[in-house]
Amino acid sequence: MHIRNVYRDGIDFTQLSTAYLPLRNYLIETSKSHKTIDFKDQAAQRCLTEALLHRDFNLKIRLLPDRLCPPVPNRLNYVLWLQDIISASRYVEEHDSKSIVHGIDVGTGASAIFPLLACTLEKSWKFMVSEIDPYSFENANHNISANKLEDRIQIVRSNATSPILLPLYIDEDRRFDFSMCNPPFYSSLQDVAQSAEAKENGPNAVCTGAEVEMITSGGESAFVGKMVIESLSIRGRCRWYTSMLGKLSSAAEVIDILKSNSIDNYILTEFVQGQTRRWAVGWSYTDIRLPDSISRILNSNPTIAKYLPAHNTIQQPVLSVSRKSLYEMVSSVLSSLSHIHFHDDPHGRDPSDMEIDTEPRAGVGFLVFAQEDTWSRSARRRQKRLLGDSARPDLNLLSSVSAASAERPNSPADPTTQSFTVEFTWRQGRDRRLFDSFCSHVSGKVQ
Ligand SMILES: C[S@@+](CC[C@H](N)C(=O)[O-])C[C@H]1O[C@@H](n2cnc3c(N)ncnc32)[C@H](O)[C@@H]1O
Repeated sequence: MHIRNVYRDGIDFTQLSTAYLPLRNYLIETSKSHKTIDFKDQAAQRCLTEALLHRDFNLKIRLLPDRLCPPVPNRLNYVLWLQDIISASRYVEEHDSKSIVHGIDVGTGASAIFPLLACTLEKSWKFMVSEIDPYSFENANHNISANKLEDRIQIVRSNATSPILLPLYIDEDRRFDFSMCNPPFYSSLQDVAQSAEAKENGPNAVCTGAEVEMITSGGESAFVGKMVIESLSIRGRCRWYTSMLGKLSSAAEVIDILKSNSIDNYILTEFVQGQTRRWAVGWSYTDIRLPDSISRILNSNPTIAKYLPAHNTIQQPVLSVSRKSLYEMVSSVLSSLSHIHFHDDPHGRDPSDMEIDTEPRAGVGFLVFAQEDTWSRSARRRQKRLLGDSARPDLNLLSSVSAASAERPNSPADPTTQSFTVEFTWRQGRDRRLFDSFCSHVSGKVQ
């Protein structure tokens, strides 16, 4: 589960029922000190979702008995990942807490859970959401109004002939920061019956989804595949296109579609909720690059590893007497490079801090701007010939470089030094070779 997911340590049902009294009617005692609910009971499941949204997000929600009951921890994982994506984009375009972030939710469902959760967590976010099913559309509208979010969540009716990314076709001057989607998973009723994946809330959960929510021709990979094809003509007007997927094989199919359309800037993550795993893919036509913590599944197994995008974060172990002296050493290496520009990273965080929202710290790292390779020996010769020493090309953000805290206090080989990590993160650009060559050049000098 995401590090900021409030349900990481599980849910205390007894405590929850004191904050939301209707849940008491569904509590089952498994031992003297432990209570749960019957996940096979649809009404109990709905009450649990209502209770969590009420207690933890102050949201009032009406759930329909014959539509999907969204599990809050899983939906929250997706929203938190999007927060990370937006937060990492600060490197490329200054976002302060007041600048508005525009999101799209394709198929918001009867609950409208994604925009409700996201707007509660992020006061500067606004949504345009779509829904094809008239019954779900009405209820989503009700939930948006019940929470007084009509001015921040606009809902549009889609139909079978509309593009999947309908909100991007309504006003072609409008730009969006991201799109999100939890598509219908299955290709047919038979597919639903066969798939153990139908058990979204855990092995014993019931699924209350209607056909329109669960089934789409060709299944989820065809749905997201269409989205990729539509995005080819919309391109950077939406910064990050993303979708959740219920099967790893679907993620692999979508990644094949991305690659066959030469979209190399893609990301793949997974959401783990108890025994259930979901995946999410994202892609962008911009030159914004996201750190591995967002763009790749960390600690993945070999089956998943082959679908992952290339690393945007490179870590180099180094010995130094202190982080301050390592910081100074990196600074002096960067100063020795011609035709690059660097300054203190205003978002600098110690990479060993897992929390993305930890306070920035001065003296942790740098932002490095470059236009082309000016550091390798051959590049330096070429540069001299073409530009002379005074000419300076336009510089783009290339990488952040940071000095991480020591993982081990002392190196056995030399007790006066400590083991540190210099971390390079590709932040912006189209030429991966430039980033790779910069990392290996600076790593070689810092060692
Ligand atoms: C799996 S449900 C997800 C609902 C909600 N977002 C959630 O995560 O709980 C998929 C939703 O997409 C809607 N849908 C299916 N095709 C659509 C389309 N082409 N455009 C908009 N919505 C669509 C369905 O009616 C359904 O509400």
